[in-house]
Amino acid sequence: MPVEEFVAGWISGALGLVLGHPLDTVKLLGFFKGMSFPIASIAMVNSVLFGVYSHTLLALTATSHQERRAQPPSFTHVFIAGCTGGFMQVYCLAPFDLIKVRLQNQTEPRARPPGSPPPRYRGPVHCAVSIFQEEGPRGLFRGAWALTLRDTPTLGIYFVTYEWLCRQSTQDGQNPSSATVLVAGGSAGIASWAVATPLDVIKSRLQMAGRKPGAYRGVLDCVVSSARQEGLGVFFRGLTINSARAFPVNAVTFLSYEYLLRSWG
Ligand SMILES: C[N+](C)(C)CCCC[C@H](N)C(=O)O
Repeated sequence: MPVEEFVAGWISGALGLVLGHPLDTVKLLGFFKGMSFPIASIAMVNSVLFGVYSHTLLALTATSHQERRAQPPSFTHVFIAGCTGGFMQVYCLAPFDLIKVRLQNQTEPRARPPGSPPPRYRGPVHCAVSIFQEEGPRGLFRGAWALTLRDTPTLGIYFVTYEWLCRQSTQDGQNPSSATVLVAGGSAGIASWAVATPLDVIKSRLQMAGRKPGAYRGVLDCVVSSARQEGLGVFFRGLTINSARAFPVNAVTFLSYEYLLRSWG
């Protein structure tokens, strides 16, 4: 089984993440909190995403990454492969994402008044251990179903947008230019985040609700009670910041992914 796609996905995920981290945390007021932890975790998740995507296309179309410019797969195949990659990365992403959301939501002021209680979680490992002890092993997968609903179709959209934009401005059989890859990758990130944002809001609420048992009965209950209490606008919370972050992160992710695979032949 070729492994280059997994390795390229790992490195490109890490590069995209370094760029996007400040924007990812600004929406949750936790500037630069937990920078080292997401590098390893999200890079691994990106490796699963790109690796599974490429191998699903190999299974569907019998073409390797190098052959796909000359024999481009159909958009249906690209969509199915993207959804498969999205589905598979969820089970790797779920615990990391939960820890990230819990840590970022610890918005204690930088200079806490003396005598105030210490932050709930001291860091990613302490957070994981505490969730395991207090909420059980399944607690680490809280919000995973909402994450599956968020990521499976939207990562299909992600790869279809990328491929479609690349093909629009590239001659048949040629590799897209760096500028094309940057614009197509950035736009793919925005398109997929725009569609993913409503379920992203729900997912984060379910992940935070783990500490208040019984807050929501499930995804649907969370959708209904959030809409009732706060109106439909709640589903677009974070849309602007998600999109602003998505462009540079995914432009760099796709550019480095393409560059690495090309340079390895
Ligand atoms: C599917 N969803 C939109 C949630 C993410 C798609 C882009 C993935 C990328 N690693 C990023 O963090 O932007």
